[in-house]
Formats: sequence, structure tokens, C-alpha cells
Amino acid sequence: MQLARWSIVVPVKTLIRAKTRLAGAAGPYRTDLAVAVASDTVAAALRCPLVARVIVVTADPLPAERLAALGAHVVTDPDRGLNAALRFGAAEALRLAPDDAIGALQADLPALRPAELEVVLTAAAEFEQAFVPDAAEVGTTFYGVRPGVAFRPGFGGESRARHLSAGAKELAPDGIPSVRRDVDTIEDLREALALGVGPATAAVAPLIGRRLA
Ligand SMILES: Nc1nc2c(ncn2[C@@H]2O[C@H](COP(=O)(O)OP(=O)(O)OP(=O)(O)O)[C@@H](O)[C@H]2O)c(=O)[nH]1
Ligand SMILES: C=C(OP(=O)(O)O)C(=O)O
Repeated sequence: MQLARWSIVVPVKTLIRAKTRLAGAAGPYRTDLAVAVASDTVAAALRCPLVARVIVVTADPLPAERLAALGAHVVTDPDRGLNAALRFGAAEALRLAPDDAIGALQADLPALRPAELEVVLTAAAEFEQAFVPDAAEVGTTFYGVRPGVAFRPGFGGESRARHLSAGAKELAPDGIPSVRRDVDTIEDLREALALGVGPATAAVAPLIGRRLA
């Protein structure tokens, strides 16, 4: 059987509004951290063999340039909120590759391992809609649909419950901690560092090391 290929849509908030829950801890490095975390997420997704392309949706020129340099296809966020940004990216995915599956992946997974994403994408291809709950089991880090299925992301706040009630299959097998470890707080960042983060986040972390200790 031919394994499904995926277009992965990654939303990246305008930096001035990004990672506000880390503002106290990261201080002047908050935006560097936001770009670093998104860079490691995108680079890892691009290394996953089932990922045909990563489509970044952002209105901010700085992450747009950095993430394009890594190989992402960048489109400009219509700035109508997170799920609208994801739907916009999915429309671009459909235009580029109508026969590929489409997934949304949060941009704050700095420990992401390509092999763990591959486990998720292989499992998700078995269902019309599927999602991965975040480590806290409140939010969502991945939502995806098979080719030909309407893409209806329900991110934001308690999105695990929203995706469940929309009938999406929850995927939370053992062995995918890097896909579930989103980083919203300093404690999350500590846990991501313990899993092992990508090079961009590893370079910024020492700058906020005093606050991490
Ligand atoms: N393109 C785009 N991405 C968004 C938008 N809102 C949130 N995101 C992205 O969605 C993911 C989850 O975002 P949030 O948790 O709401 O925001 P955050 O910047 O990570 O953190 P906080 O400011 O602390 O809430 C991150 O990958 C953000 O970059 C939006 O309006 N447009
Ligand atoms: C937007 C979400 O994430 P966060 O926890 O980063 O706010 C979500 O989980 O749906």
C-alpha cells in the first residue's frame, strides 16, 4: 500500500503578539525564542519522510524569511485568527497537491522528532480526521485529514475536547512525546529541553538560562 504523503500547515503568530506566557521568563529573548522554536519545528517536519511540504502561514516578515530559508512554503496570514490561518494554509495545500493529506501542526514543538511525526502521520492516514492532544491533554498539537476530507481545525483553548466532539480520532500512543510537548510556559520549555530540542532552540535557551535554572 502506498503511504499517504502530507502537506503540513504550520501557523506562526506575528512576533509582537507571540509567546506572551513566556514574556516574564524570556524577557528580551521572547521573540528570538518564538522564532527558534518555530524553526526547529519546521526543520524537523521537513525531515519526516511522509511530509511532502510544510506551508507556513504568517503575517510577520521575520519568521517568514527564516522559515522559507529552511525550505518552507510561506503564505501570508489573512490575520483573522488561528483557525482561519490554518484553513488558508490548507487551501494553499489543496492548490499545490490536491491528492495529499493535510495536517496542521503547532509551531511550538522544539523537540519534534521526524520519526515520531512519521508515527503520527501513518496512524492519522487511517482516519478521516485525527488529532494529537498536547502533553497537558487540554489542547492539540496536530490535526489532520485524509485527502478529500473537509479540513475543519478547532484549535484554541480546550481544543482536545473540541476535536473529540467533532468526531476526530484521538491519537496518543506511547512513544510520541516530542509531538505532544508544546511550549507555552517556562516549565514546558524545561521539559522540551529534557527531551532534547533542535539547534535553534538550543542556541537561545542559554540566553534565558538564568531564568530556566
Ligand atoms: N498564523 C497565525 N498563527 C497563530 C495565530 N494565533 C496563534 N498562532 C499560532 O498557533 C500556535 C498556538 O498559539 P497560541 O498558544 O495561541 O500563542 P503563542 O504565541 O504560542 O503563545 P501565547 O502568546 O502565550 O498564547 C502557535 O504556533 C502560534 O504561532 C494567528 O492568528 N495566526
Ligand atoms: C491553540 C492551542 O494551543 P496552546 O496551548 O498553544 O494555546 C491549542 O492547543 O488548541
